[in-house]
Amino acid sequence: MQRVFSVSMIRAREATAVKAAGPDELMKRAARGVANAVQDVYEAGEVAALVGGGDNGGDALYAAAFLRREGVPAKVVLLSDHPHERALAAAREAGVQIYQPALNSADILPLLTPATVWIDGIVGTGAEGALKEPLASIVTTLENVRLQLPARKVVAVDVPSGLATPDGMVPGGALRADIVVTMGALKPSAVFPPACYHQSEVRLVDLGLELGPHFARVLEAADVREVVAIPSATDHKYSRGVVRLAVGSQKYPGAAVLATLGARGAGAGMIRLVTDEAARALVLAAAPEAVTVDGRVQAVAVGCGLDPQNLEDRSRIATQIFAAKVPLVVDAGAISVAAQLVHSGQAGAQQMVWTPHAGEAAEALSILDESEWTRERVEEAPIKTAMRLAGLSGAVIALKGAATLIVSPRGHVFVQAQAPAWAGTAGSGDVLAGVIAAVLAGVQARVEEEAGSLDWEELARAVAAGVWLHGVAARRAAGFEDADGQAGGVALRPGYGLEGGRPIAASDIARNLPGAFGQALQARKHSAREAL
Ligand SMILES: NC(=O)C1=CN([C@@H]2O[C@H](COP(=O)(O)OP(=O)(O)OC[C@H]3O[C@@H](n4cnc5c(N)ncnc54)[C@H](OP(=O)(O)O)[C@@H]3O)[C@@H](O)[C@H]2O)[C@@H](O)CC1
Ligand SMILES: [K+]
Repeated sequence: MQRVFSVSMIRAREATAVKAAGPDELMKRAARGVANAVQDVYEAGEVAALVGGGDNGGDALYAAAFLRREGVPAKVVLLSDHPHERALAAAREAGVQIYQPALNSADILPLLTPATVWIDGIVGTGAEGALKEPLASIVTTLENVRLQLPARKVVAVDVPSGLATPDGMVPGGALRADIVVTMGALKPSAVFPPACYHQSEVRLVDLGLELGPHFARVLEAADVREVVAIPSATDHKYSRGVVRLAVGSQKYPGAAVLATLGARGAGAGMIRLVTDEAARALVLAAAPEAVTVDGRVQAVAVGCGLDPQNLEDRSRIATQIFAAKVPLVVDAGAISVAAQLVHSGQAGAQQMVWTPHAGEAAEALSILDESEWTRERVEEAPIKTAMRLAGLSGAVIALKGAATLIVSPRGHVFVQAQAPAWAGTAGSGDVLAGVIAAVLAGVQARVEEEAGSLDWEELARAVAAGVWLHGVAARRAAGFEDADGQAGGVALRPGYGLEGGRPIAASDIARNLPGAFGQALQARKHSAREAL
């Protein structure tokens, strides 16, 4: 599990740790991490460090000194008249060339264009809000130049400058980073969109900080293993979790097939299908395991392939919502119906999980918030939006995207970004709804056996586990070798710029679910072995 902390918490704990350590000790450790990342991408030519006037620039200066001593031609371009003094002296002493150009693009660019790697040490967590001029214009120009020469690599110190926002918002121009070497703990910009889309890879330098409560969590394989249901010798189809899928219509029969394949691949003990006649035949042809007799279930998914404009579909959705006594996944067209039922006080007591994409979240908020919401407004501030929607709906929200945000009405936050960009394809969401329902059914079955009830945190965590399974299945389908999106402690963000993979269809994701599930089980074996 990875934890994400607020910028203010990290800064406060850093300050304590800095006092306790020797002069610039932590800064040098941070710089070592930056220099290592540069060494990993460096091939030839020179490295240029962009250095601002705070400790972020100090990290970059020490990194340049390390690199120079290791034989890499590193130079420093100062963008402040008061750079960190000791770090500057260390760079000079190492033989790094120091330039102090006038603060405009015309003077700065000729120093930077020859370099093959740029270190972004302009500002870190000390900068609030958008970059101020003239740095803002300079960064915008640099980003345009970088886009024209994609072979150049950018290694950002701590955060891409200007993105140390509390919520992953992007307040102005930013220099996209191939690698972000972040200090002490993951910051919101590392995981929350849209800021996280400005970085391909995030590496963490451990500074041994004593951190308090986290803001968000990222599940890894071993955490998923703790959530999903693994059958024991005495288990049977009912005790493993039964799912009802109220999905698919004459208009969209394929959605029923995909949701069924999703639930089947994620280990449902049994699937009860409530669907249109035309869809039923298709589902049974693709998944003869599905039964069309209704009965007791431990989780329900409703909405995939249902049209809220169609009266019959609408009433099917409402029936499922009213009847829900077990966790209920509300997807696609059913979300706006659920929003109307919550708004009119007819629903809200049920344990619901809504799985909107940005457009559906905007629609639901327009109903619940009584103000106009657009897809763009959601995409500007996804985590704030998801938290608002969770509060208003009383449901766990899984706001889908390259990074999917899972937020409970009690403020539990998970972020999962395993899925490659290839996963954004028609029917992918139907598969996900089935997967989440299957995971929830397993968890609910366990809870029922102990005569307990699911709390919000367990519910949100189970949803995050479902999102992990779906994302990893998509990675496997798309042929990524680092199938879990982690490699050597490095969180990879394949959808955010790394090349690779291949086109996939929603049914390819479903087919790869058992493999993803197996991968989660393997993770535990490894950690158990390590513990011995
Ligand atoms: N503390 C630690 O333990 C460790 C911290 N570490 C590192 O310290 C970093 C935090 O350093 P920090 O606090 O010095 O702030 P920092 O990000 O360099 O920014 C200050 C500079 O930015 C400028 N500036 C501000 N706002 C701006 C704006 N809107 N637009 C434009 N400019 C703006 C401001 O300008 P000034 O007001 O001085 O003219 C000043 O020059 C952290 O991210 C990590 O990298 C590591 O060494 C590990 C140990
Ligand atoms: K930076």
